[in-house]
Amino acid sequence: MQFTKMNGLGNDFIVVNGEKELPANASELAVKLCNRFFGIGADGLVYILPSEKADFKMRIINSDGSEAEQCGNAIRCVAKYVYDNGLIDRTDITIETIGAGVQPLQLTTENGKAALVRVDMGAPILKGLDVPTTVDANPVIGHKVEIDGREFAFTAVSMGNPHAVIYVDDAVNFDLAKWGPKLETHPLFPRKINVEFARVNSREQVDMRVWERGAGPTLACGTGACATLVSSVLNGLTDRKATISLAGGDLFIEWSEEDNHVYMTGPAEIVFQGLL
Ligand SMILES: N[C@@H](CCC[C@H](N)C(=O)O)C(=O)O
Repeated sequence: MQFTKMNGLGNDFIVVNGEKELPANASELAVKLCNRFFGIGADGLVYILPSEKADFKMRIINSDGSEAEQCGNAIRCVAKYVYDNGLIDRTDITIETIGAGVQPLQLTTENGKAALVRVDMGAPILKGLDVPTTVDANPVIGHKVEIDGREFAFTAVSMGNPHAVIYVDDAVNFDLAKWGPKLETHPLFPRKINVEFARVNSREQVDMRVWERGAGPTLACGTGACATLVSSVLNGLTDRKATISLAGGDLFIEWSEEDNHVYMTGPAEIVFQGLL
């Protein structure tokens, strides 16, 4: 099996051009290959597949073997993969996702290769039960939860996959390993949750660190950055366009008033190719 190691701001993936369908053991394979000591090492395994609705279809399997509905960093990597490998010669591409429909992407190129990718991530889902969380409100803003004597207030946003955004004094040094798993698996979230810890520095810039469902702490999360911007607008903390600064770098996010869609712009990189 040929694979390409790619990343979006350090959120890294093993990308496979699966011409037909997922192998039956895709979940086991993801666990094995994503292992950083005994495998290739990655946050997820990504398959590029044919689509009847779009130019390509993407499937993303987290490093724990669970399948996610969508992945903002992986979709930019898929766009770069198909363009740089000549599978498509247009800079406007559509990619079908498992849980967030068909998403249009636009590439800017440098020396014939994809550089920045702008993705129309669609409309955020804000109804609590649809995110899903057990909180029956629309939207769920600043809902309190107490864990081991510490109170957190989360805003729930789905970008196809579920997110809980929590504001903290210092996102950069936040103890992700302590609190991330407890929130990810809390009974408030029936399909588990990606958790973003955010600090708003100005109306145009937010620091964010993420604990991802099925992958733990990652250097960046595209859907998490979109959820953070949407949450920050709902909480009156930022404008509708802001830079979300992650451990791996910056993503530029806009929540359009015109069509209610969230637009994400960021890079994607190929690191190496290999044969398994
Ligand atoms: N890193 C991603 C999200 C990957 C899926 C996530 N762990 C989930 O289970 O929902 C991103 O860049 O959006």
